Parts: sequence; C-alpha cells; structure tokens
Amino acid sequence: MANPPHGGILKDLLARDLPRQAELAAEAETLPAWGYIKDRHKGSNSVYQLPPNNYGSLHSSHTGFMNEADYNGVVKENRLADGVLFSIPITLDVSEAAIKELGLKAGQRVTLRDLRDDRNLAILTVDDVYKPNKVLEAKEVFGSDDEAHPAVKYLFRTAGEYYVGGKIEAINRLQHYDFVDLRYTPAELRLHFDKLGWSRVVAFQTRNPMHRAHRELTVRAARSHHANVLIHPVVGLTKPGDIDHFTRVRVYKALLPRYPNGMAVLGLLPLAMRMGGPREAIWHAIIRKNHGATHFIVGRDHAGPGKNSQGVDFYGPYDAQYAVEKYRDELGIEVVPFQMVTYLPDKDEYAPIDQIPKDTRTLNISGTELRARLRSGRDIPEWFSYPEVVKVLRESHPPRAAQGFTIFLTGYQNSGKDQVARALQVTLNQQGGRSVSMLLGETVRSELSSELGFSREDRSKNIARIAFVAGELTRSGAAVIAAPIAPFEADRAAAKDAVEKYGDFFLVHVATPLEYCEKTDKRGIYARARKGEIKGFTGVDDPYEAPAKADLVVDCEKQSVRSIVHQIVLMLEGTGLLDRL
Ligand SMILES: Nc1ncnc2c1ncn2[C@@H]1O[C@H](COP(=O)(O)OS(=O)(=O)O)[C@@H](OP(=O)(O)O)[C@H]1O
Repeated sequence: MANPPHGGILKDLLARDLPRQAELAAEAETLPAWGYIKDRHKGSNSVYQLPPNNYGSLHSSHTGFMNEADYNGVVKENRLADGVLFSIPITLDVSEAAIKELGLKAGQRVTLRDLRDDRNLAILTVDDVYKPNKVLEAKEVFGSDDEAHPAVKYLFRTAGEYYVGGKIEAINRLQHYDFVDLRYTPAELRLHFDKLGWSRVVAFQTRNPMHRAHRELTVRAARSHHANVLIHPVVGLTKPGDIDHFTRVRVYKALLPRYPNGMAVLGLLPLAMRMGGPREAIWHAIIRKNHGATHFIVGRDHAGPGKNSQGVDFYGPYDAQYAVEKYRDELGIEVVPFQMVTYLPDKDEYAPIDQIPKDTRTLNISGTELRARLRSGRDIPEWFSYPEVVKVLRESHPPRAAQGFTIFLTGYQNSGKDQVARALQVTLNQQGGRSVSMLLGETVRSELSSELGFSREDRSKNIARIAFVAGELTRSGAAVIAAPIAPFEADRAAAKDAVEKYGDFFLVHVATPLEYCEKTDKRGIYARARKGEIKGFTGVDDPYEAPAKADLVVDCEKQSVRSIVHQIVLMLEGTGLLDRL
C-alpha cells in the first residue's frame, strides 16, 4: 500500500463521469473565459497547479485555488484554514481589468481556457476575490522581499494585483506533447507502485542532470530504507539558467538502466518551482507523499535560489532539512537527508562525505565546472558521469567551435560599419564551419521593417526585430553580423539580452567621427539631411548615444577595414569560437 495522501483522501478534480463531463463542457462554452495559459503564465504560480494537471501538489481537501482564509493561514503559519500543514500559496493571480472584464465575484463560474489550443480546461467557481499583501507574502514565504529571488521578482513584477480563490471542476487534462509516457498523475503513480508491488518508495527531487554521485546516493538511500527509488524530476519552471528539461529527461532515461533492474522508476513532475528553500521543501515532501512515496530525499540547499542582491545566500544550506524535520510528524513522509557522496580516486569508489577519513583524496566536478567543460568541449571523466549521459549532454551543448554568435556593429550612417560587416562575412565564410548571416541596416529596413520610420519607437522596434532574428540564428549555430545604426543604448542592451540567451553577443562600436562620415558621404545623404529633406537623421537632428561599454571600438578614419576585421577575428579567436572542431 502506498503512503496515504496529505489530509487523507486523494482528490481527483477531473470529472470522470461522462455525462457530468459533457454537462461541464457544455456549460464552459457559455461562461466568461479566462485565458489561463499564455506564455506569461508559463512561469506563474498557477499554471502548473491547475488540477488535474498537478492536483498532487494540493492538500487533498483542497479543491482549487486558495481563498483568502487559506492563503493567509499558509502565508503566516504554514497552515490552511482547517489547520492542515501547507507551506506554499497556490493562487490564481488576476489584474483589476480581468476582474472587471470577467465580472469576477463570489459565486461566479468562469471557464479556465488553455490559450495555446483554445481548449477549456476547467470551471472555476469563485469563492472570493482578494488583494494579497505581496510584501508580507514574499517575506513570510520566501524569507525576503529582495527581487534577486526569482519568485519574489515574479510576485512583484508579473503577478496580478488580486487573487481569485475558488473550487475547480476540471474537464480536460492539460495537453503535453513531450515525454507523455513518463508523466503520471499522483493516482497513476500510486497505481503503478501497486502494480510493481512497491510499498516503500524513496523519492528523489531534482532539477539538474544526474551523474554517478546521484545514482550512488539514491541507491544508498534505497538500501538503508529497504525501499525502491522514484526519480521525480521537476519539468516545469525551474531556476533561471538551468539545463532545459528536454535534455535532462533524456539524461535521466540514459541513466535509468544503470540502476539494478527493477529498482527505480522515472516519473516527471510538471511543477513550477519557486526556489523557496525551506517552505518549498515542505511542499515538495507533501507532493511526493501524494504521489505515493514513503520517503523523500531533501537536499543540501534544497530548492535554493542562490544569492541575494547583497551577495549572501538566501537560505542556509540546511534550512530546508530543519524545516521538514520540524514538521516530520505531520508530514507523514519520512525525510531522508541528502547524504553527499564524493569520489575517492585511490579506491575508485564513491563514499559519503561524512564517512571518509581525514586527508583522503577526493575528486568532484561542480555544476559550474561541468557547464564550462561542456561549453569548451573538454573531457568529462568516466568517474564523474556515464558516457551515455555525457553523450546526451554534449548533443545539447555543442563545443565553442559549433556555437552560434552575433557581432553587432553600431555607428553612424556611412561610418564604414557596412564595409566592415561585408568584409567580416567574407572572412568568416573563408574560415568555414558555420553559416554566416548578414543583417545590414538597409536589408532589414527593406525586408523586415519596411513599414517602420525613424521615430524613437520605430527604431526600437527595428532593433528588437534584428535582435529576435539574430537570437534565433545564433541559437541554431550561425555566425550573425548585424549592422544597424542602433543609436540608443537601451535598444542595444535589450538586443544583447535577447541574443545572449542563445550565444555570445559582441558589441562593436564603429566610432568613426561624424564629420568624417559626412565628408566621405558620396551618396549625399547627409547633405539632404542638412537641407531638411530627411528629417530626424542620426547625427544631424537626431541623437546617437555612444556605447558606454563596447567589446571593441574601431574607427574607419584611422584604421583600414582589413585591420578592423582582423581585430574582430582576434576577439572571436580569444573566446574559442573559431577553434577547429
Ligand atoms: N532619419 C533617419 N535616420 C537615420 N537613418 C535614416 C533616416 N532616414 C533614412 N535613413 C536610412 O536608413 C538606414 C539606417 O537604418 P537603420 O535601420 O540602421 O537605423 S536604426 O538603427 O533603426 O536607427 C540608412 O540607410 P543606408 O544609408 O542605405 O545604410 C539611412 O540612410
């Protein structure tokens, strides 16, 4: 028998009775619809919480989004209004405009719709609409109102000003298209354990790739508790900068055969993590209990968001373990502290860090070091990970020589940036290894931005479009050379942010003086601008903000195009991007 769920009964909010489901589906068509899942909501508190997608995260007597009484209890005392332990607010945030538009008030029924495919997911019966004290929520739940904490930032910047509490009647499951066979609802997982005859299950939560050490520590936990292992990674929102879940799930699948046959099961948890340390650890334990686990491994710095804006860790390394320990009787799932294991090269084995004699030689590779090795293509030794795991990671992390990048040239019209761009394109084509894409100001203006003018706003849009295309090309491994005037610092900074999600971005300021640009302008464009035939021309009657911090500053009055291209090539070479594969 699996562990009883939190609160006693596992509520399944999906209407399974077909006539009832048909009734709800018909009613949903007649109700005001709340576009529940948009991109903005992907990271929100609510999206992954919607029953039946993830009702396992809820208290079993809890049938929807928290009303004010439950919310206040959870925020202030870790308890729902009925006194049951619960540590994270499960809330549906809305704007004032949405409240008006949908007429949200107590008793109102609203359809929750997935905007990605326009499917109605559920009907919410509004219990109440209330304005949360967000600062209090941040301080109590996350221990801080510092926006360096991703959940605090979301709460303050993105979440609507109001919360809607209410009961949910679900009509459809949220559609997933990836790893469908590995997604289990709590009831399905319980059934699966039952089928396998498992009665003691130790769950392992992770948002990172797993290597030998993780296999070792989970097997040790299983051995010491006579249990089987549930590898239960989060595949919803995790910490910014984490390795994407597609790669991670392929890693877990590659790792699974390394467990003794029949010892471990892999199930995916579609949860939006808050990185809430101690509060999150309690919640994670409840979720695993609802999924039928009897034991739960709580890590060192479990669900830790890293450092605050003062450079200090938000939580102590063992805060999460203390928190679950404090509530151990109520939690009803046995918490297994994460036993750090480390590699002993002289014995060629892993051992718990607290059990090795002083002065024993140990080896470890940190997450940061691993990412650096993946980026540079350096060796990842077999004592650290399995070759099949490394292979998966390498497929998603091509070495520098195969990564895309963007060279963004900015400067006055006729500064020489276009000549530099063309010469660089030829040079990179000669080098080979990547496709080279050019986004010259004039090409973009005719192909992408033909309806835009030169107002501040239009210029921003133009640069944003260039950045979008550059980002997409960079992501797919191309070398991108963009050369708009891009006169505004804020637009260039936004372009950098957009591209850097996918690869390196180099800002090259072609700082040829305006007088020189004007003097050598054979097309007479500056002359026309001086005469007032072109209005708002950069450098004439419109500003150019010189970059405060460029990766390279060059000047076509003083330097030849050839020498500038050489400087750029040296810069790229210095970062490994021009290495041979
Ligand atoms: N008002 C005004 N200000 C600046 N430039 C102007 C303006 N009007 C037209 N042009 C011509 O548009 C080309 C530069 O566009 P960009 O896309 O690079 O400008 S921006 O980055 O959006 O500011 C560039 O074209 P080319 O000369 O063919 O390169 C400019 O001559």
